[in-house]
Amino acid sequence: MELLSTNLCFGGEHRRYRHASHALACDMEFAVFLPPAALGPEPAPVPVLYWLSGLTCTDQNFMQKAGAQRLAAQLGLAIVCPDTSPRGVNLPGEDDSYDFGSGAGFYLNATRQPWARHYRMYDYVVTELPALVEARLPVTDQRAISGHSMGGHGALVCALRNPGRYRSVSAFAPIAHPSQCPWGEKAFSGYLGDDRERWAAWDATLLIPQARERLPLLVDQGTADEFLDTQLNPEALVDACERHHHPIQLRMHRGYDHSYFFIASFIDDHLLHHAQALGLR
Ligand SMILES: N[C@@H](CCC(=O)N[C@@H](CSC=O)C(=O)NCC(=O)O)C(=O)O
Repeated sequence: MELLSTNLCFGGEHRRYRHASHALACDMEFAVFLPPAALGPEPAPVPVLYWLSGLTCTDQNFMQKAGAQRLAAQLGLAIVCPDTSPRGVNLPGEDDSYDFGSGAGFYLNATRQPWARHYRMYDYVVTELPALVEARLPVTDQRAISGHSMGGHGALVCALRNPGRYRSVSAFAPIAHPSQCPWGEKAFSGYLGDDRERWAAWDATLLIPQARERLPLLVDQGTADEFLDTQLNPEALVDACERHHHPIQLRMHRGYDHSYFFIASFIDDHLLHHAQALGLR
């Protein structure tokens, strides 16, 4: 992998890398924050929080806007931010809208053509990227996962589908039941086809009944989120969790919207949640 840039940050380092992805069959860029504990003078590998961003984002939105590095540096927690879709694969229509194609990979494995060859963000974030960073950077295989909106939902799905792979999971304003909202219906029909039975394996709310590990879900949601009524539906997720005794903490925050101002306001709570599960505090 190729180092693109590096910035010192709270005694640690923010780095950006490019590498050839086999899962996505294209070059990808990602960002990593490495805390001081991973870098010296007596470096030791540290656990990782994987952060999945939302529609229109790259690896940079979270790193530049969430303000996570100060506490991550203190905790000794690395943060890895992948991009949100394959890039530059020249599929017809991939750049036509903000909520499908580029910047909108939905962290699933597409089965419909022409998307199936490249749009395999689930394999990328669950398997390929962790294997790469664990082999090449001073990090351990102790993992946590979180994200926002499309990425908040992606984090829930990655954890629910992979018992034992993550020590903890959390989400900001996730698209909680994508089979039943416009963003999800557009993405799932485009990437998976029109058979709704095939969508269930990629919908966090529909995965709750058969989850094989009851990993607690921490979900933060703003009441003034402009997408709350039309796209997000946290109540459906809570209902499923209550019916199937899956632990969930949904925190509603009065007046907060969907933006990174909201994420920055509560990211410390999430970092502490993950640090506890990872044995850092
Ligand atoms: N119409 C908007 C929608 C884009 C948007 O709000 N993106 C969010 C994530 S939404 C769900 O996945 C986001 O994180 N934007 C980037 C940011 O830095 O805030 C538009 O096109 O702007």
